[in-house]
Amino acid sequence: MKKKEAIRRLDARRNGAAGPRPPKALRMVVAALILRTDENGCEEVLICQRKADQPMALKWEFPGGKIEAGEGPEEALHRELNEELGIFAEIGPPLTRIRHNYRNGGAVDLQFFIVRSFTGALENRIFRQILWSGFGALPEYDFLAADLGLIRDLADGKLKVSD
Ligand SMILES: Nc1nc2c([nH]c(=O)n2[C@@H]2O[C@H](COP(=O)(O)OP(=O)(O)OP(=O)(O)O)[C@@H](O)[C@H]2O)c(=O)[nH]1
Repeated sequence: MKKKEAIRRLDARRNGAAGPRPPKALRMVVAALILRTDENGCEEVLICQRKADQPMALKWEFPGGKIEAGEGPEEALHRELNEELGIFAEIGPPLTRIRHNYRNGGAVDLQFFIVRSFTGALENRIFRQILWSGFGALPEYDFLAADLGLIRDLADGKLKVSD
């Protein structure tokens, strides 16, 4: 390859026109499995659908969000649940932790916690919709890719949320 051609290709790569994208920062995220028992004694979990104008539009997820600088995971989740749902949640035990690399180069580290009790009236402040689902029905919803293993395990009863 001629020297000029090699330099042109290198410039194109630096400008993002070719070659792999540089890795994005790892996002540290917390999310909640907010649980309730229905009238038949079956456990349900609150799930949330992202709006059409958000990234990863219309996908389903568990409420939560990014941990801010100086926050602990439980503190961050308490804040997020208040911002998103208007509740004051008692953050229970951690359930699982997932590391996932999204295809756009973004990576997330997700910590899931159980929430069994909260005060305040549950109110949808940011989502397209929120609803209570039984564990068996979770795979019917189009969840974010990072959550799919967890959804399968919950639906199959492999991951127990009971005390
Ligand atoms: N809350 C929540 N976030 C999840 C789940 N699964 C999952 O991959 N995530 C990812 O974790 C990040 C949560 O951060 P966020 O809610 O504060 O951020 P966001 O989508 O508003 O995006 P942005 O603030 O980066 O623009 C998102 O990138 C989201 O796609 C989940 O079950 N719940």
